[in-house]
Parts: sequence; structure tokens; C-alpha cells
Amino acid sequence: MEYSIIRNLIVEIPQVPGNFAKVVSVIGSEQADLGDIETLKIGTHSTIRDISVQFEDETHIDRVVEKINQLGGGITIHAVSDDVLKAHEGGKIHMGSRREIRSLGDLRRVYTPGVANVCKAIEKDPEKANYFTSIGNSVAIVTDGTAILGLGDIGPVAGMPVMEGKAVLFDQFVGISGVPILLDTSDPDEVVETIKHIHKGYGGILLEDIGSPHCFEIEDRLKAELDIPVMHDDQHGTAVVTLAAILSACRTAGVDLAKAKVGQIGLGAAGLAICRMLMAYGVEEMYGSDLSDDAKDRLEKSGGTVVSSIDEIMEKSDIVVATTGVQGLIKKEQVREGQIILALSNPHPEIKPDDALEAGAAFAADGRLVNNVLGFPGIFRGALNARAKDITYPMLIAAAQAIVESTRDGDLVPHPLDPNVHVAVTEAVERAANTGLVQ
Ligand SMILES: NC(=O)C1=CN([C@@H]2O[C@H](COP(=O)(O)OP(=O)(O)OC[C@H]3O[C@@H](n4cnc5c(N)ncnc54)[C@H](O)[C@@H]3O)[C@@H](O)[C@H]2O)C=CC1
Ligand SMILES: CC(=O)C(=O)O
Ligand SMILES: [Mg+2]
Repeated sequence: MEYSIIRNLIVEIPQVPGNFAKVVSVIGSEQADLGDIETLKIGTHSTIRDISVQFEDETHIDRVVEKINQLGGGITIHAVSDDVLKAHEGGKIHMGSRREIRSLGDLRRVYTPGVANVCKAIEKDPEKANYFTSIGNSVAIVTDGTAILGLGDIGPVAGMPVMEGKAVLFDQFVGISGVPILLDTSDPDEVVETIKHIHKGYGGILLEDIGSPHCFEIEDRLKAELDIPVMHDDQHGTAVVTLAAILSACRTAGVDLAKAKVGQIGLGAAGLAICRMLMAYGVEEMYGSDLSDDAKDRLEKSGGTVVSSIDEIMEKSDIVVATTGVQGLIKKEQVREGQIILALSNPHPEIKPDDALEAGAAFAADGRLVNNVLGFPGIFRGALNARAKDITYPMLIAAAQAIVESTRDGDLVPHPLDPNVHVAVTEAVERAANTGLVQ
């Protein structure tokens, strides 16, 4: 069963023993996936509950609703609400102020005429902008909309909910102001020029969901030309977290990663960066496959070995990572006993972890668990704290190691809401940045 829709059932249940169990049992018997349950109202005779459920499709919802309504005894569904859409009403972020204006004195300090002195101080010594403005704590989240999750080239405006989501994570996990920037061009020259012209307002640039191959050129050029940290999240944020998950799996399984055979399906932004990161870490046998000859050439130029089919990757590899955006690409029959399988495409993986485990995999995870959310917030916080001008490989490796050290034995990665992991990544990246400065 592939769940793709979340809905909340607002159900009134008369207070008769066993009634609630009847509702839950309909959800279970129809193979819908029960989530959070919230009690909205306890009345004299009945209780109203908000039950979050994942469904396969619209007809699946209709079937469950009909069966619950047929239970009788006063059990009634009052509404089927889409909480995901509701959570996006009005957008998820807004620009707020850090100073209140309650008096004319406040106004004159925060705005004119007082502000002019601050402007002059910064004009005299531009470094002062780090103290007297929000620039050093702001990161532009830039997309051209060409590879929004695995949804493809849906354009920057349709990608805005993802960019707002990244901004929410920046704010809540590490206190960075993330500012979405939507580009209506994917031409590398125009993207680079545009970012160069706006970069002065930001302490760093997070490139997000910019597809391959143009993402490689855009990132390389910006890193060379700008004196603030630039990172393409889908490449390096993903590679960091993938390396961490693989290291944790190897630790539990007692496998030496450098000696393992690793296969990467999909050699786009995420896939090629994962291969490069694993090879930099010492993996000697790195296989990859893609539909695009150019993508395969890039792997070969980076030192990996191209194989002709997914069958061959599955056959050869101890560890398989997939980032193709293609739901269900890996079949259960292709899974080998004891394999580590990370099917990382969002919103739907190449193989569901349960299916991979059932087929004999030793470890399996999807892109909800092994997700760059564990990396990019702390990587930027660490880089901004250190006033780093770049995000370097040693900083990324330090981030991966911090994630491994924050992972409980037997798990692949930490829980994304564990604040310790973001602190650990921040500190490790800051340390690595400062060490780099001393060398
Ligand atoms: N879990 C996570 O943190 C992350 C997951 N991803 C996911 O990875 C997927 C790819 O993202 P990007 O690398 O940014 O996109 P991309 O467009 O740069 O790369 C996708 C690559 O997959 C290849 N591909 C497509 N179908 C294939 C097939 N049947 N066999 C072999 N190769 C195939 C394409 O030719 C392309 O090279 C998306 O679904 C995205 O959500 C990306 C970044 C982070
Ligand atoms: C998580 C993420 O960045 C992606 O799926 O594109
Ligand atoms: Mg992304």
C-alpha cells in the first residue's frame, strides 16, 4: 500500500465502550495508516476526535468514510479536513521585526533620524554590517524550480512551499533567517549573475532544487566568485546525511565502508554528490547508473564505475542508494539478502523500506528519514558562526561525523526534531571552519 494523501477525520463517537475501537478497526481493516489522534471535545454523551490518517488515494478515503458512517450507533464523521493544505494557508513564513516601536523615541532609534548614524558607521567600516544588520544571520534559499523534490521542473512558484519549508527549518532549528528567492531563469549565466547582484544582503546562499547538470556549473562558479558560503543542498546536504546513515549502518553491521561495494542509482545533483562524497571517504568500488550518458560520464570523470542497469547495481552492491525521483523503481525481487538500501527520493521512494526489509535487506530507509534536514541547518549555522567564506569538504565530513555521533546504536540517523543533532553539526562545522582558517 503506497500512502500519498493525509487527511484528518473529525469523528463524533458516542461514549459507549468499544465504539472508539470500532472506528480504529475500520481504519486498520481498510489498510489506511493511523496517525495522531486529538480529542477536540468531550461532551456529556459523545466525544469528538480529530484522527489523522494516511490514504492511498481519494477512493480509499471515500471507502473508509463510508464504512465508518455505516458503523451506526451515532458514530458520525463531521468533516474530512486536509491539514496539509491548511498548514499552508497564508504561507508558512513572514518577515518579523526584532524591535518594538512603542514611542517616538523608539521610532527615532529604529528608523530616521537615528538609523543614519548606523548607515554611516557601516559605510566607514563595512565589517560593522555583521553587528548592526541581520545580513550575517540571513541565508538566501535560491531555486529555479527545475528539480523540486522528485516532482521535476514544476517552476519556482510551485516550488515555493518547499522553500518556505526550508526557511521554517532554518529558523526553528538554528535561528537563521532563510529568505526564499525564486528565479524565473535556469540559464547558468543569468542565475550566477542574479545571485551575484543580490548576495550582499545575505550571509550565505543555499541553492535548492536546482536540477542537474546546470546545478554543478552554477554552484562551482558561485563558490569561486562569492566570498560567502554557498552550498547546493541537494548535492552536499544530501551527501552528508547519506554518508552518516551509511556509516551508522556499517557500524552496526560491522562492515568496513571503504571495502564495501556501493551502488548509486540516479547520478543527478544528489546522486553524483553522494558518489563523490563516498569516494572521498575512501570507498574504492563505487558503481553508478543513470539514463543520461552525460551523467554517467560525470561519474567516470569523478573516479566511479558506470554499470549498465539497475539489475547489475542491485546484483553487485552491498550498499545501494537511489535518488532518481522515480517511485517504485527498485523491485523486491532485485533486493539481495543483507543489503543496505537507501531509497531517498521524495515524496515517494524507489522502494518502500518495509518492502526492502521484507525482501531481505539488513537496513532500509527512505527520504523522509535520511533527509538533508539533518545537515543543512547546522552546516550553515556553523559556517555563519565561524564567518567562513566557503563551505569546504572537511566541514561537510565533520557534519557527517557529528550526525553519526548523535545517532543512537542501531538507528541509521538521529530524529530530525532532536535539537542536539543540529547543535552537534553546528559545533563540528564551526570547529572545522576555524581549523581550516588556522592551517
Ligand atoms: N532525502 C533527501 O534528503 C533528498 C532527496 N532527494 C531526492 O532525490 C531525487 C533526485 O533529486 P536530484 O538529484 O536533485 O534530481 P536530478 O534531476 O538532478 O537527478 C535525478 C537523476 O535521476 C536520473 N534518473 C531518472 N530516472 C532514472 C532511472 N529510471 N534510472 C536511472 N536514473 C534515472 C536522471 O537522469 C537524473 O540524472 C528527488 O526525488 C529528490 O526528492 C534529493 C535531495 C535530498
Ligand atoms: C529533501 C530535499 O531537499 C529534496 O527531496 O529535494
Ligand atoms: Mg531539495
